[in-house]
Amino acid sequence: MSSEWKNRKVTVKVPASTANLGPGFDTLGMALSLYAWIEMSASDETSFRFYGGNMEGLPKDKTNLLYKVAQKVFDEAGVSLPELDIAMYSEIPLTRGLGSSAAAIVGSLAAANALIGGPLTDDRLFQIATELEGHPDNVGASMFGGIVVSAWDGQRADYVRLEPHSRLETLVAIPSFQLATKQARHALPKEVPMADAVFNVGRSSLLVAALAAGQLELIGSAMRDRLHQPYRAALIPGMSAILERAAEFGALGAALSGAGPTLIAFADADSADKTRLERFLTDTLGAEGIEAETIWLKPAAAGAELTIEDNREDGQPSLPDRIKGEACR
Ligand SMILES: Nc1ncnc2c1ncn2[C@@H]1O[C@H](COP(=O)(O)OP(=O)(O)O)[C@@H](O)[C@H]1O
Ligand SMILES: N[C@@H](CCOP(=O)(O)O)C(=O)O
Repeated sequence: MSSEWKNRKVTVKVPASTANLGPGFDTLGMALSLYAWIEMSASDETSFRFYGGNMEGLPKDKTNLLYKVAQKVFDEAGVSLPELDIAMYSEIPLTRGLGSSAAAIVGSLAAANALIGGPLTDDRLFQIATELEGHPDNVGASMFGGIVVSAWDGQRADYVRLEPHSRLETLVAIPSFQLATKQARHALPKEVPMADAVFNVGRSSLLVAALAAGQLELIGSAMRDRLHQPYRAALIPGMSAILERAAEFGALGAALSGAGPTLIAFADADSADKTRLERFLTDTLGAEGIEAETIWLKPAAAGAELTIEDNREDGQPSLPDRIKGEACR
């Protein structure tokens, strides 16, 4: 083990994300107040400690995404650090459309880079994250926080970060079943009608402008989509009814969160009847035989946040004990 990094421990707090926001397929993402914490240090032997109920089934060896992503940073920086101690606690449910893979990628990139003194820029980390995830929307939100508008041409991703409106809140309904992003992308057609493409350019542009200008009343009409949600509807029974009728129950707008199956409703914190909206979402999914957990989340203004400890003494509290005051689930 290189002695240079031996006594350093890095902890990264990364927010979950909701991608697409309706029409902004592979382009728009918003960070949410649900978090994962990743702790990384150099070690004599690679080991993993996973905490919480959202890590079940993940590999605890060098095939793990967290380990592979960290090695990518070391390779690019020309550093050899083959053995790592990795701990993770996550509130983000796996494979539900809330960006668990993006949070894992961003968290591991940021931790690995900080562990070796930060040789890679944030922009470079964003480029690597986009390439690994295959689209920039979730990783941009998890990395930079707020609302991130991004475009990737397969070579380079550019982005602009917007500050979320202070009254914006979201209600997520997380179904009990998992839906892999890969599977939900498989449901999409290779080509779409020109009229649908034009429809989405209009809606997505309007949505970005409305979010930037704080015109929350435009969100409902701006969140409509013809590029991906209609094709994914069959995978999430109840989705179409929720998207069509959420406004009647006080939502500003509603969308499939990422590739699903989570559904997300946007609301104005000052005027929403929270119980009524929650009941609409759970009842609509329940009528299709789908159990769902509902959680109110705020947009998260901060992206990945690092804590670096050098010469850490033995006997420090473990990861779950250290974050007890912050974690909500
Ligand atoms: N901490 C982690 N360690 C290893 N793999 C992870 C971790 N978090 C997520 N993943 C991988 O990402 C997959 C989920 O990604 P995806 O299907 O894109 O859904 P989402 O990102 O919306 O939760 C998991 O099944 C798992 O393979
Ligand atoms: N733009 C992607 C977003 C996938 O998000 P995830 O949180 O479901 O991984 C898509 O719609 O496929």
